[in-house]
Parts: sequence; structure tokens; C-alpha cells
Amino acid sequence: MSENNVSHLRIGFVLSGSTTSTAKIQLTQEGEERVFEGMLVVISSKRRKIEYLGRIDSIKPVNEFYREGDPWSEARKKGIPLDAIGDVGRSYVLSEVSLLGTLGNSGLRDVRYPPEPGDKVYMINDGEGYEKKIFGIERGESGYIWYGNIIGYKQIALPLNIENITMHLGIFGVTGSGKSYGLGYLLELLSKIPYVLPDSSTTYLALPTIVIDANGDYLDYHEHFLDSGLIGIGKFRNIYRMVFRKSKALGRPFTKGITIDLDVFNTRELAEFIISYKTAGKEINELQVAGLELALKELEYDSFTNLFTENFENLKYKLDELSTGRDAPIHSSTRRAIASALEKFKSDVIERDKLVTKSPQINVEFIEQITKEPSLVIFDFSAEGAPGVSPLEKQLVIAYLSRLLYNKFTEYKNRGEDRYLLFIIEECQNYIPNTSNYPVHATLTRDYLSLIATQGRKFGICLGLVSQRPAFVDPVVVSMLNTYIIHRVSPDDATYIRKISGGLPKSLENRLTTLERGKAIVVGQMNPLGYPVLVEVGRRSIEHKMGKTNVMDGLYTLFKSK
Ligand SMILES: Nc1ncnc2c1ncn2[C@@H]1O[C@H](COP(=O)(O)OP(=O)(O)OP(=O)(O)O)[C@@H](O)[C@H]1O
Repeated sequence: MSENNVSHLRIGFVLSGSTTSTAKIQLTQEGEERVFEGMLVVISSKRRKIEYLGRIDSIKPVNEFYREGDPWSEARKKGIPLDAIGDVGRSYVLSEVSLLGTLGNSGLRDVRYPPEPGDKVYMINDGEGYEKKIFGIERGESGYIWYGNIIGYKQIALPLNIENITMHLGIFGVTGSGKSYGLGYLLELLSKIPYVLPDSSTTYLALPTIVIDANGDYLDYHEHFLDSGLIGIGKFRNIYRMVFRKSKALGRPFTKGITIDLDVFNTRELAEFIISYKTAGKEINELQVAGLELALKELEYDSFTNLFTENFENLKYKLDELSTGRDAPIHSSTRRAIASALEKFKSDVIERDKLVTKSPQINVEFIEQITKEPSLVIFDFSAEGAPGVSPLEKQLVIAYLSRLLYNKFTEYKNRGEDRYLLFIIEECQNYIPNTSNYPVHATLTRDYLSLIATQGRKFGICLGLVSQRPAFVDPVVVSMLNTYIIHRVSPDDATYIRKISGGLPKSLENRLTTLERGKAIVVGQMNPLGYPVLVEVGRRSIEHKMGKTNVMDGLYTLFKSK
């Protein structure tokens, strides 16, 4: 590093007492202005001709006239101003730096010698190949996408290793912290992952993705696809929007109705779901579940879908039969409760939302198609895509989808065929809840999503779980995520985040609850640095219209219309 290079901003000097893991530095005036906790910096050792990558862990201003118990304590107590003395006193800023490694041409190496007193500390120079020195990776390398920029450095992005997305991803943050915007940006990057061919030319590939879109945050991509075709959506071949049958959007191009087949469920699962549906998942009566299970079994139908869509009366007769007579296995009051649960299920799910059919739109051929011709599939669970649809019906759809995916990917695996799919679930606490603090009944979704989470890297389904409240998500599943993008979280979640992410340095942990919108900490297997990094999410190339609110204009329009 040349000292004459003005773009290398010197921000400090190493003081005595460094070890191979930390260095104490005194900041220069520029350093005092620019440095913040969590920032990455470079220490240059002239004598050893090495550079260290460090992270600012603390910043401590010192003034020799303001010390605890000094001779001026009494004057301060009496309120006598000491500004003049303070101004002439020695005043400086100390900083503790964690040494993350030494910089080489292929990424970080272990620190074998501590920096020496007098070594200079710099900001990383944006334009001098530092990405390669820090991460060991160059732009354009196969299988890496470059995410946003490292905070403090506009030109230095964080590479993310796509190979490791197979070990699942968690995106957490409170409402408005920028999760959906950031995820949209990530989807754009995942639609054009570089792949270097044997002749050294580069092609770009897209990772097929299904996103359960809770609020319509990704519909801009569908709109863009309808308006402008494939421009701007990388290598995705198609973008589908999936809506419930009552949605006004049905009938638009590349928009499919959400329908499912009940035959992926076993008798117990279906019985439990129908009984819990009546109480909106709040409670579940074991006697009623057992009674319905018995009726379904005794009917010996080979298709639940047929039974519910065409022969529903038979089920009612069977229930009556099983509750008639002195030794009837189902008590008459239980029968009444089961019958009313069945009616509710039939009238909402079968008749009103027309969710169940023998030939559903979401089927194995669709999975085959979207994974073979990489596509983005948006399940629109917003009010427009799912008008009047209950949370439990959404659960039923995800339960169906996760079974379908699990079975299909098991088949791919058994055939030795490589397929990959990113399955993103927003508001995932509703489908894989931590029942100890978020009492939502979700066995139908939880079991299969957990099963997908526990599958190894080679299974091919990469889970992307998104939540405002990570503590409400099943901790066993969360422990299987290997990469986290953590936006601002609530103080209640900060301790939990620290635990699941394998411990964050204090300098970053302190920022968890105060991160600005669009800033996040990236930690885990996809981050090749091996240390948590503070990043600023990049700009979406397709505008995020759905996330916008316009309170004042809206209020004014109402006011004017009076
Ligand atoms: N990095 C960013 N750059 C520009 N605008 C952003 C950025 N991040 C978020 N926004 C905007 O801020 C608003 C809130 O962001 P976003 O919808 O992503 O939050 P969220 O964490 O997903 O919230 P919720 O959990 O309520 O969905 C949106 O209007 C979004 O477009």
C-alpha cells in the first residue's frame, strides 16, 4: 500500500500492546470523523510487509482533564465550567480493533504476528482489488453474487456463495426494516448468477424460486415481466403469479389459480386440519379428530378430493351411522361438532374458495417445468391475490406445496438428478411456529417444512425463511438455517439472534436494534469472509412500488372529498 496514495485515508496508528487477535489504535482526525463500530479497516505493517484486516470494535474518546476522581471533581460538582482547561488538555480517541486475518491474494490468512506500535491504519481502498484480497474471490467468478456494499465502502460488495444457499437462509427484521426490498434485490441477483464455461466465457444462470409473498411485495416483478418481457429479470424464463380463485387478477397472463389436491394428506392430518379449521386453529378436540378419522377410514375412499368435492353426503351418512346405537363409537354430541366442522370446511374451502380439485394447477408437472426452465413463482397471499382467504387456508396451501416439493425432490434425488429450488416463505412463523411462545396450530405445515429443513445439502430445496419475529419461529428449524441476513430486530429478539447466529461481536450486536432501513448484518455459510459483515442492501433495478405508503396524500384526498 503506497503511503502517497491520497485515496488511502489514514485513520489511525497502532499503539503498544497488540496481540494476534486485537490491536489498540489511536485515531487520526479523519479517523475520528469517519470511523464507526463494526467498520472494516486495514492495518499496514511496513516492516513485515503485510496488511491486516481489522474490525473496529470500540471507540473511546479520552481527555486528560476529565478523569474519574481527578482534582477537578469538586469544581465539576459545583457546576463551575472547565471548558477552557478541557480545550487545552490532551484529548484523543482510542479504538479497539479485532484482527480478522492478514490479506493475501486468495483471501484472509491467520494472523501470526501482531501489528507493531506505529503501524498505520487505513480505510480500505475501494478501487485496488481489495475484494479479492479480503474474500479471495473476484467479480464474475462462478457461483458468487455480489450483495450490496459493505457499510463505509460504496464500491466493495459482499460476495455470497450460491453453493451454500442449499443449507438454507433466514431473513429477519421488524416491519419496515427493509426485508422485502432486500429480498427483491437478492432475487434479482439470483436471476443472473455468473457461471464460467470451460472456454472461459461467462454465462448467467437463474435459481428457480417460489416465494410465498405475504403482502404483494414481489408483484412488481410480475408486472414488469408482463410489460417488458424478459428484460431486467435476468435468466428467469417465466414469472408466474399464483392467486386464489376469487381474485380479480385471475385471468391475467401468467397468472394461475391456486388449487390443491387433498390426497397428499393422510387421514389423521386431514381430520386434524378440518377440526382445527373450525376454531381457526385455536384449539383442537382430540375426540372429534378421532371420530372424523374413523369415519374417513371406514369409508375406504381412495380419494379424499373426490369424497369432498363429489360425495360429501356419503361422509355425513357414515358419521350418522357411526354415532347411532347404544355402543356407537362416536358420541352424538361429538358427531354434531364434527358435522359442523365439516360443513365449515366444505363451505369455505371447497365451495367459496374452490381450493380443492382432482387436477390442481400446482402439480408435479408444474414443479418439473419451473425447475427445468428456471422461473420465479409468486404465491400472492396479499388481499388482492387472496381475498377473504383465512390464514388456515393459506396453511393448507403451504402444507400441500411442501409435500409436493418434498416428494418430487425425493424422486429427483433417487433418480440421481440434480434440481434446485429456493422456497421462500414470508411470515414463516405462521407455518413453523415456536409453539412455546407463539401458539398457532400448524402441524400440517410444520412437519414437512421441518423435514425439508433437515434434508442435507444435496436435496436441492433451499429454504428461505422470512420473519419479523424470529423468536416465534420453531427453534429447531431456525437452528438448521446456515446463513442469516439480519435487519433491525426488536430488543426482544436481539438475544435470540445472538444465540442462533453463533454469537456476534459486541460492536455488531449493539447495532441489531438500531440498524437503519436497508442495512443488515450477514452472517453464516454464504458469507465467505467467515465473520459477520455489516452491509447496505443494493438498489432493486425494478422499483418496489408495493411497499410504498402515502399517508398524507391519502388523508388529503379523503379530506377534499368531503
Ligand atoms: N434499501 C432500500 N432502499 C430504498 N428503499 C427501501 C430500502 N429498503 C426498504 N425500502 C423501502 O422502505 C419501505 C419498507 O421496506 P420493506 O417493505 O422492505 O420492509 P419490510 O421489513 O419487508 O417490512 P414488512 O415486514 O412490514 O413487510 C418500502 O417502501 C421499501 O421500498
